[in-house]
Amino acid sequence: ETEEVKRSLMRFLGQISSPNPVNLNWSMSTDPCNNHWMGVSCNLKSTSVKKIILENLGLSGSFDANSLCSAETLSVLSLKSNSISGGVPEEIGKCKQLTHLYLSGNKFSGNIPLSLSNLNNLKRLDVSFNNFSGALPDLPRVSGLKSFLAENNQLSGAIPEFDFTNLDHFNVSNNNFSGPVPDMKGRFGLSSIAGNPLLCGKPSPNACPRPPPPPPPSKSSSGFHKSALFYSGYALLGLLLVIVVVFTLIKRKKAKEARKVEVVKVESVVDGNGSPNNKSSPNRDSREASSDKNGNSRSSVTSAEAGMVSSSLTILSSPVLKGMQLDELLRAPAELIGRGRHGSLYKVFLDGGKTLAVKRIKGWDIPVEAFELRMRNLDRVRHPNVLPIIAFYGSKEEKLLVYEFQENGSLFNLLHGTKEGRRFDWGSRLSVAASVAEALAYMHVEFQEDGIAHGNLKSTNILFNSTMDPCIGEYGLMVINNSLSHNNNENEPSKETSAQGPYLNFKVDLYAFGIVLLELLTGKLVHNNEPELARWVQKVVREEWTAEIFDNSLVVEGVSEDRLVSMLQVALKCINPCSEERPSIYQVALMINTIREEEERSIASEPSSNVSEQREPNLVF
Ligand SMILES: Nc1ncnc2c1ncn2[C@@H]1O[C@H](COP(=O)(O)OP(=O)(O)OP(=O)(O)O)[C@@H](O)[C@H]1O
Repeated sequence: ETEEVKRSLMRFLGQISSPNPVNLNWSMSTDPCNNHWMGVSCNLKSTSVKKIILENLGLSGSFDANSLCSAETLSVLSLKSNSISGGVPEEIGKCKQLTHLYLSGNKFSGNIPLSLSNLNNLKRLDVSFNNFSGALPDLPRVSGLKSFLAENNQLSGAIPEFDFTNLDHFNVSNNNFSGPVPDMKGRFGLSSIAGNPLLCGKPSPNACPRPPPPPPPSKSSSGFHKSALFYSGYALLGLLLVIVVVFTLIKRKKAKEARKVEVVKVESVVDGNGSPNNKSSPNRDSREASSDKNGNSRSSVTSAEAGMVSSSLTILSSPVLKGMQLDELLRAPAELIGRGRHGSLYKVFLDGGKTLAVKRIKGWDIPVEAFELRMRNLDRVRHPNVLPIIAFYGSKEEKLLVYEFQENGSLFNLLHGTKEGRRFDWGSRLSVAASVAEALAYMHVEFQEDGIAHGNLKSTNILFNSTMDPCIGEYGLMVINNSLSHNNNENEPSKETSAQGPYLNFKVDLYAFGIVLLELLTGKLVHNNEPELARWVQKVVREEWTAEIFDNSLVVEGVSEDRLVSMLQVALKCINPCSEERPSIYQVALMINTIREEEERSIASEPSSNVSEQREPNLVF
């Protein structure tokens, strides 16, 4: 961690443990991650703080959220069962990555900070057994919230309309809430709201008073005002529409002109094979003639408009690449990183230190126009755990896809690399599995109609970004043929006869994801989705020596066998040889989340999460 973060964390501890200092090993002369500060867990690379768990330590000072949140990567904070008093400062909203906040069993007072409703990543919030008062902030805004526990406080006002279908824990009992109980969709009973005498409506025992009858419609002049307002509203809307249409037309025209200018510039450096031509630029007519003569892609480069557009480097979404020409990209120093089944991958070094990953695919038999359309479609859909294509180039013979280079490597490296694999703990593996499943589920829904699945999912295509979050790379590149009389994944055992059309694309991804899960569970190497691992696992399961399957480092870590087996069952469902019987990735994401929640619940209730008994801190992402 940085000196600044260390200093802030020391300040936070100083405040929280005054006037009775606790004996932790935190010190300015050591590092929270490398020297294992008690109660602190870090990311896999031991570079940033992820969890702070200081439970049951008799802490009695005040909460300096401002200092705490200078550890911007903090995702879990638990101060359960202490005697911390005073308010929770609004600055808690600066801990943007918080997913779990446990403050129960303290003496906190004042309002629950409004800024909590801006913590978009928050999943679990427990403020129960304190002296909080006042109204609740707009917590239903936090769409991913899974639990809200606030029993035994003095909170008042209305209970907001949470998304109760998304909550698995909810309790606001023994407070001063008033007004109607929102529709809890039958998910929570009386015990979750009991002890609030001013609440009414089911499941509380008090009936709500009938609303007063609406006043009779008045025939006064206000009717005229209302309809005048109504019509002027329409006029305004019409005007707005006209402005939007005119603006869009102007923008389109300008974009078209700009593209034409770029094409003319780039044409001069691309020859028919899509390689840079450093000779002086021939004029356009002569190139058209030569392309006609040779019948090669040069003709499509210059003759059809779609071909012309593709002959330039199309930049989709990168401020770094803004204005970059294809020849600049091709001339930049590059290193060959790997040669896969579908092409080569280069690490390209740009001036200014930026690095790109450029995938060069040969023999992808897709018309240039269809390729360009696919790239634009893929660009339309964004997910934080899917690596976006930032630029592309396509000629008949060759396609280039440009991504940002991810210095933290792939899941494959992490699992099978030298020392780090051993430190890849269960919590982190679960979190990778959950993120990848969720991202894939999102993409499958978005591309359902187009039938664009990933097509080549594997651990080398799951990359870690700068914050060590997993990102799926190369989405949508390899699903070439939607007729799919054949199986895209040559190595998958093929009993696919009855499945039809694009539907199968998605089921192929399921199989591939199942193999990734098996890799996470077994720690065994898989090359190119080879079916050996699946066969071995199926054999071992048949012979009922299931425990042998799991990666020894998980066994040594003491991971619950129940949860390992649950995850194995999910993997086996995914690799079902009959594609129709595989679940959807959405169902898989739900199953993994359930396993993850069980894990979280067990961590929260484990006595070993207390500092006094803490072993090696878990490494979390
Ligand atoms: N954006 C990226 N940043 C960093 N490394 C990457 C990136 N994309 C791919 N890699 C890594 O580069 C290596 C080569 O990638 P490549 O895509 O050529 O291989 P592959 O995925 O094994 O093969 P293929 O996709 O052709 O089946 C892999 O180890 C992969 O993890």
